[in-house]
Amino acid sequence: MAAITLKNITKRFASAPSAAVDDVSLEVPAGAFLALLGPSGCGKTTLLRLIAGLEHPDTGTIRLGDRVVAEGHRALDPERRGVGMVFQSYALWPHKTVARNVSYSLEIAGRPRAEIARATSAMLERVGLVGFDDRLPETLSGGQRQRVALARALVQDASIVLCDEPLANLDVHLRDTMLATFADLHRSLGRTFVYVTHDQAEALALATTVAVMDKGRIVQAAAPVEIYAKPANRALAGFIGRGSLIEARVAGPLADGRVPVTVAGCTLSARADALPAEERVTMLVRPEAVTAIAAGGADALRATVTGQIYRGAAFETAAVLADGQRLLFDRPEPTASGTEVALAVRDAWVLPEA
Ligand SMILES: Nc1ncnc2c1ncn2[C@@H]1O[C@H](COP(=O)(O)OP(=O)(O)OP(=O)(O)O)[C@@H](O)[C@H]1O
Repeated sequence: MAAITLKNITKRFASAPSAAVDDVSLEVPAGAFLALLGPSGCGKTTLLRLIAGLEHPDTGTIRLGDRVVAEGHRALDPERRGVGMVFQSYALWPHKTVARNVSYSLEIAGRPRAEIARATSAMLERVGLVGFDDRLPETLSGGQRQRVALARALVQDASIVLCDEPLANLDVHLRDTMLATFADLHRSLGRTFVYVTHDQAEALALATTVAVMDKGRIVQAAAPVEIYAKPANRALAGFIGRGSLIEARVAGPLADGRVPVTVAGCTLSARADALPAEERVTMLVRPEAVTAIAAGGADALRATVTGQIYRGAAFETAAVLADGQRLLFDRPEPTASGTEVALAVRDAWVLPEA
């Protein structure tokens, strides 16, 4: 059974011209890690708050397991939904110690003292905070505070954990460490996570499913590998990873998921899920799928280097094709602007929608 089922959820705020969440339907399997990804204002946080019960949908149904928690104007209170929450702002109680921040919900629930002590110290150990029991939040770093917030959300037996940009306030190095902690906890606890982020690297690294949102709608929901390899449209191709959008013409039939296309007088093989309806198509070419070769044959693209950016692992090099289109490719060494190159394109993806 799905852990979370959203059916035709719409939420409109009185002051806003368009719906914050617009007819969203989605099933999240138990144990999944769903990342809600998208630009600022696309409705990610509102969708998370609807699942939590902090907002109520105007229309639609929300089910958690087999329980309907929101339908029309009937909605179950957040504390009765069995979800844990982790916020960007940590939202810790400033006057409670680390241990009491974590244990408080168990105390309220009237659990036996010995069980509370055992569960609290086990969870603090899991998040890497052994020995921090008696500290106050103000004496902790941002990363440590977020670990307390995570322990607090996980110590309850909530089978669903909702996270709203939990790493947004942390520096890049700390973010990587916390990313590993989230991944470990998801793997070892088997709970269902819903994780809001505008950082595609976080979403790709953590999620089993990435749902990309735009203007209140889910535009694509798929495994990270599929989102990266087969974005549905231009907006998604531009939002996830690096790459060039290249206009091409279909030059033959679809066979085994590939279609021949011509670009700047040269024919390449591109991936496609279906034969495009139009002869003119747009394809996504990732920089790591393009190699400069010594002598180009008929299937090599002629290009002139125009500039580059050092990315650490490679020089991301920009080149202009004979037809004026711009293509990025990765190269281990720098290349002078004006250099003529022959490029072999190993992989390209024809966008299903323009
Ligand atoms: N309480 C509110 N009252 C009015 N409008 C709201 C309210 N909360 C959100 N909105 C609007 O709804 C839309 C979606 O907001 P939401 O916070 O869900 O986006 P988001 O994708 O989480 O953005 P961000 O990444 O910037 O947090 C925005 O246009 C926002 O201005």
